[in-house]
Amino acid sequence: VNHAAATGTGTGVLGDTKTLNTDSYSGGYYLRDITKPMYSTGGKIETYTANYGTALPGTLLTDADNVWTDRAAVDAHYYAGKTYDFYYNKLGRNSFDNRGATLKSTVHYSRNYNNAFWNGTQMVYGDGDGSQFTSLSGALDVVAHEITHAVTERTAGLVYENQPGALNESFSDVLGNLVENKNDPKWLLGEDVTTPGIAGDALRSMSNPNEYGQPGHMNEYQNLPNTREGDWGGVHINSGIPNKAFYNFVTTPGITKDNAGKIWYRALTQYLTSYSQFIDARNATIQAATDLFGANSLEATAVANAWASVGVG
Ligand SMILES: CCC(=O)Oc1c(C)cccc1C(=O)O
Ligand SMILES: [Zn+2]
Repeated sequence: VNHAAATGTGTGVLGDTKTLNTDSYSGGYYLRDITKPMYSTGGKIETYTANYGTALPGTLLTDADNVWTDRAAVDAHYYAGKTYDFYYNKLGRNSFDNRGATLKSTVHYSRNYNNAFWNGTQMVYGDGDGSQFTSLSGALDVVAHEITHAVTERTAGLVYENQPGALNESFSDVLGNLVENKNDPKWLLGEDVTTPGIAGDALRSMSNPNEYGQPGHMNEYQNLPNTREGDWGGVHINSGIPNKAFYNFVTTPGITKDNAGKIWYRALTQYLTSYSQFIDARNATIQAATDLFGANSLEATAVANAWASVGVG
């Protein structure tokens, strides 16, 4: 029997019910989405389990009755689909390579693993230790953050150290929140999966980076060693500065999330390169705003002001 798109249902990490795009093939259901434009060139969204080991990609998930109970897998699959849709519909990008590459995710990676990452080929999600995190695929901003690492790798190629690395992190936080598109005035990251025992906290805050130990201005830039212990020069620390710049921009009256996303995406994919510094991101986002809205537009002016407000430019 050939592949046939099917619609299943599943329970997500937070206990919610979701409708899933699955593939009914050779008598079973596979956690494989073959409904997207990427399928015209063979691209799919596939979700695997590492079964608490570290061999990747692990085993493609199957189910007998198309009712899915692996909560981490349900959300990894569903949120990868949402992220694909955002990039395709809002930014005109066909998967992370812009050529419809298959989006592969693996859940249940290792044990008590408080981490999620893009490994150059696929997304990988731990289940957390139940205290610091619950299953990390349970948050759309996290999933979109990881997939944006892939986009950045294929476009600007911002190296994961010092200022380019902090920009790499920031673009993933920015797109992560734009894809999540929640009514979250604080522009938090990871709020749905951090500390399941504590309400209202998050991994990072774009509106107030200081709340989670990040600088929100160049005056507070942290010169950390370019080592694992130093977070490669503080890529998850100093990202607070470009994050705050984006927050100041997107909350400027008259600026829409859609237009802010187009400007940041155009800067990332058309102007930034491997060793771009914060000042280069300032210039690239001003240029992108100028390209899209004009030199004297509200957008171009607000971008310059936003970077100036965090001490860049
Ligand atoms: C918002 C998603 C995120 O930051 O994921 C990470 C976690 C949870 C730990 C270590 C690294 C990352 C990352 O993707 O940078
Ligand atoms: Zn990241």
